[in-house]
Amino acid sequence: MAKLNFPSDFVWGTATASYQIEGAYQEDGRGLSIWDTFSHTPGKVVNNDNGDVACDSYHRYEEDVALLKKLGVKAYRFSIAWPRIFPQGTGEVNEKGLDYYRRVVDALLAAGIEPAVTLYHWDLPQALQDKGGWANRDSIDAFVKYAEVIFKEFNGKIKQWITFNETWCVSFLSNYIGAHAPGNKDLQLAVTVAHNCMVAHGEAVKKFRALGIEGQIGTTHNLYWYEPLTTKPEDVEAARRSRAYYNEWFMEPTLKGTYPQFMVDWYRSKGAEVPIQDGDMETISQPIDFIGVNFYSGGYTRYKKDEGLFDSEDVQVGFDKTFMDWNVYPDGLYKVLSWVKDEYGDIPIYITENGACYEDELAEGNRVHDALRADYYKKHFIQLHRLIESGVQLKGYFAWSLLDNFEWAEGYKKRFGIVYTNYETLERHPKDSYYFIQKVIADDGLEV
Ligand SMILES: OC[C@H]1NNC[C@@H](O)[C@@H]1O
Repeated sequence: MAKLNFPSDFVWGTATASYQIEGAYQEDGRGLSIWDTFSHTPGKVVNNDNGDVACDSYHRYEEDVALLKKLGVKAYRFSIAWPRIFPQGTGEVNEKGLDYYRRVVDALLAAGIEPAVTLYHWDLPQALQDKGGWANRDSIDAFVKYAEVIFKEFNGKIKQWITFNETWCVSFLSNYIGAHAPGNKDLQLAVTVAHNCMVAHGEAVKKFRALGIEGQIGTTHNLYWYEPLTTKPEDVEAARRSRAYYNEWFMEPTLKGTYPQFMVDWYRSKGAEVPIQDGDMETISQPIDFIGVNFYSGGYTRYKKDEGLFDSEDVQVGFDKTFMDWNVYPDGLYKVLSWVKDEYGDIPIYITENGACYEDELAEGNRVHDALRADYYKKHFIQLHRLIESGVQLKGYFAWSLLDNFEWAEGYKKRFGIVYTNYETLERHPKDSYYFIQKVIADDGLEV
């Protein structure tokens, strides 16, 4: 056995998001979000599950903080619900909404845990969606006004700021594929939403700098690693498009201020144009202090004429699968972050999400023997160490997720937590994977 040691300043954390854990969807003046509308629309979410109660973290956040403290994490990534702060998206601040996050932030700091806050993790105020949502550039200004309130309120307490979570999900998953709120299926709309969200990110960074807010600011993109099944040029090009769909389309504007031309041409051939206005690309590529990467999976792609958006298909090559039917591909994590370093230089990287969904059973003594999840984490932690050894500026890692929670259109059946949530009693029960991670954190490394 050998011990893989991590730097003593490596930031271990876990992550959650407001709509997925808070519940209390009508409490203390919270306004409706697009996810309340979507989940309350029959047929949109498995089992017609919704976030009305979720893990009830709105009332049980102290239990969550106690679990974090016992786990030994240095940081906790969570998101702020815009509709709690501005129930109508703009206008009057809802003080009771701010109060909840004051309590959460103070409880974390009292426990010696750094809050890492995502400003937008998909719960757009419905009132803004009623005016076009992210397709309407007015939402950019509304987002900056919301961000300004949070920046000023928590300046000096929150020191790690993430503007958006997974802009690909906000744009393509939600407006082209249509699987997430608001559920549109229009390529031009998706391209417009992606652009406006990235402009909103940049404008928020400009506001953060102008206000002189303490700490570091970045954004989070979900990256996948697809490789061509063969070296045939058509397979190579198909895999290039599949990767760029998730990766370059977002990373290049954010870090280089340009869109990948081969993809601009591809979308143009499908009838979609990027609605760039003067100054947008400079705004989007405002210098940031780190890039957040969410990594779950990847795979192999080959060319298939007229298949999908990119004349490509994913190929099953024998990967183990999680309960989301995602390939378990730890090497893909090494490859994608090595690609980030090669393409974008030594920008500090935090893995802001990584984890696995498996079917969990509550066993004797409220234990959950989630060996597959613990093994998933072990395999990915080995890649973290490999990346650090290779010189990638990997500064931290947030396991998704602290708790089993509302897994969007998949509802509550799909469990990602290292802590089991009993949805009848709302009790929390640490799983074996929680104790595995607890030991890695305590030992600053793992035995392999
Ligand atoms: O699908 C698992 C996670 N992926 N990234 C965004 C989170 O909100 C999801 O629960």
